[in-house]
Amino acid sequence: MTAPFSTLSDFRAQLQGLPRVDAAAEAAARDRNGQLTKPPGALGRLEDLAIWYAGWRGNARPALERPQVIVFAGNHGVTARGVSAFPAEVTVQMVANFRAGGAAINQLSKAFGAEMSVHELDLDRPTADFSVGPAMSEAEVVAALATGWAAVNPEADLLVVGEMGIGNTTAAAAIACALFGGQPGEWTGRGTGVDDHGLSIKTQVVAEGLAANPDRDPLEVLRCLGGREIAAMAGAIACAHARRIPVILDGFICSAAAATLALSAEGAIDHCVAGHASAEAAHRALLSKLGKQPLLELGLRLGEGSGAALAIGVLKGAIACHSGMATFAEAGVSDS
Ligand SMILES: Cc1cc2ncn([C@H]3O[C@H](COP(=O)(O)O)[C@@H](O)[C@H]3O)c2cc1C
Ligand SMILES: O=C(O)c1cccnc1
Repeated sequence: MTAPFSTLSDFRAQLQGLPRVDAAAEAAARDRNGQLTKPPGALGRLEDLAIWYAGWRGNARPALERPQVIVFAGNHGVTARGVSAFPAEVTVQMVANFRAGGAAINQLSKAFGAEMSVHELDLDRPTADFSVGPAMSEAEVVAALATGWAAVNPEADLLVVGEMGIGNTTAAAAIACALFGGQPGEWTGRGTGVDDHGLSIKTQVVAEGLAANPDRDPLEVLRCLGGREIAAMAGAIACAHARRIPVILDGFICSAAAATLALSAEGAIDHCVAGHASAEAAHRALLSKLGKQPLLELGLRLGEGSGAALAIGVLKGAIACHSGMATFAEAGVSDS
């Protein structure tokens, strides 16, 4: 499906017009939850998850049958500064690995019954080094947003977006710092495993990037400090909202993409839950700025959509209970 925008201001207008949750379906799901054969609240957060999902699907007794996982890949000019423990060629090499079925996200998608696709964004044309000026032109960021938008299968009933882009924890740290303030060092982490020297370079690069790109409008932050795969994730998350497809957010990079939407329009990521808290140092702080509580905490620091894909299992469990359990009346079990 082609994207309904061709400029950043069209995209901004799309964000302003996104639908709200279906309050009637949500209320009906809450009512059903109260009648299921369990002590009230005994399924903990699974109950809230199922009600949230029902509201977004507009169905008080929904099914989750077609989860989609999309991995976006992009290259970053800022890698020339030595911000990653791995060389930039790994991005294209991992794309080949995704296509051959050999990456972690291939296995997790298969394990949780998700259709997975990979979209590479101009890998032979890295974004400009954001420590000296904008990473992308308006045309480039809009093209990446549109790729993300168009990658969403309208028939999917759940979306996970993941990324591959050596250097992108530096871009994500710069985005988070620009959007939420604080010192660059509060937002940088070890990514693929940089040592103390690498971490200090990374923090310095983020500081330079913030100085070189002073506009704090959230979509300008995405253009100036982001990358193509980060913008594509934002485009896909926004498209899912327009189609009432719930989203499970992945790690630090995915959350930074979502943050640019959240600060652009009220309620823009209400259709998202946080799949996990990654081991990247600032991910918890970023999730807390977004008002999201992670479902899992397993020490993952991979990206690719891996933590979110694992959380598909949790969401499937929540929906199976919500939609499949008997009520007290149906089962002839005495209510309290
Ligand atoms: C083999 C390999 C597979 C990966 N899959 C995801 N990432 C993750 O690591 C990168 C971010 O870390 P940094 O900012 O330190 O470069 C991203 O590509 C992310 O998806 C990988 C990294 C590597 C090396
Ligand atoms: O939080 C993440 O998604 C993450 C952390 C480290 C490296 N790649 C991704």
